[in-house]
Amino acid sequence: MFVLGSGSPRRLELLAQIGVVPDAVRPPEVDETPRGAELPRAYCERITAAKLDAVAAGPEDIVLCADTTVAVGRRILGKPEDAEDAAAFLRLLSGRRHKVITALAVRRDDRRWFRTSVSTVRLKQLSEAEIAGYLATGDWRGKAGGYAIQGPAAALVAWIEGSHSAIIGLPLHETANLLQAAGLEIWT
Ligand SMILES: Cc1cn([C@H]2C[C@H](O)[C@@H](COP(=O)(O)OP(=O)(O)OP(=O)(O)O)O2)c(=O)[nH]c1=O
Repeated sequence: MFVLGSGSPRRLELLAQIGVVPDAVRPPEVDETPRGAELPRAYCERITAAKLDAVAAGPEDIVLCADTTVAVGRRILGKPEDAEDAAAFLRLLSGRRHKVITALAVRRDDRRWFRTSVSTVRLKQLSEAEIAGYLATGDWRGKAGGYAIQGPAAALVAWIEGSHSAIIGLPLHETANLLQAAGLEIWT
């Protein structure tokens, strides 16, 4: 049995894109509070490992978890609590580069596989009117960093380097590799 340890609808859709349909979806419950002075990549990898431990499954089951973290320098941008929070994130991201880190973890029996994908994204210089317009779409809700590249914010993304699927929430190349390493047959 293949268990997706994530409540993110994006991750379910991305898996479907490579023909993988989980037998069960079990969102993990973990405390996502960063530790003082914790660096973004270390944070993202720690949370992913914690998610993997938090998902119940049988010994023969394959479990996949991931975490997407947005970082400006050493600063971690989580999910905005409200529109004001999202506006502050967007002002910070406006016209400059930031990192989107997605850590991925797969488990089967006592074996574990980990990969981390780091992408760079540059948003255009945003006017206050553009920020207000984007906030009005509501698409920023529940999205790390306060935007989602697969939604209307695509109009604001000037440039990316890395993995488009990882920025959305799951690096599909690495995902396919790890699932195959764990013994899940996929179309390739
Ligand atoms: C930057 C960016 C983030 N996101 C989303 C993906 C993730 O769902 C979310 C980051 O939160 P995560 O904590 O990675 O995931 P989640 O809480 O949605 O689900 P779970 O913990 O159960 O796996 O931000 C986008 O959809 N598009 C983007 O471009």
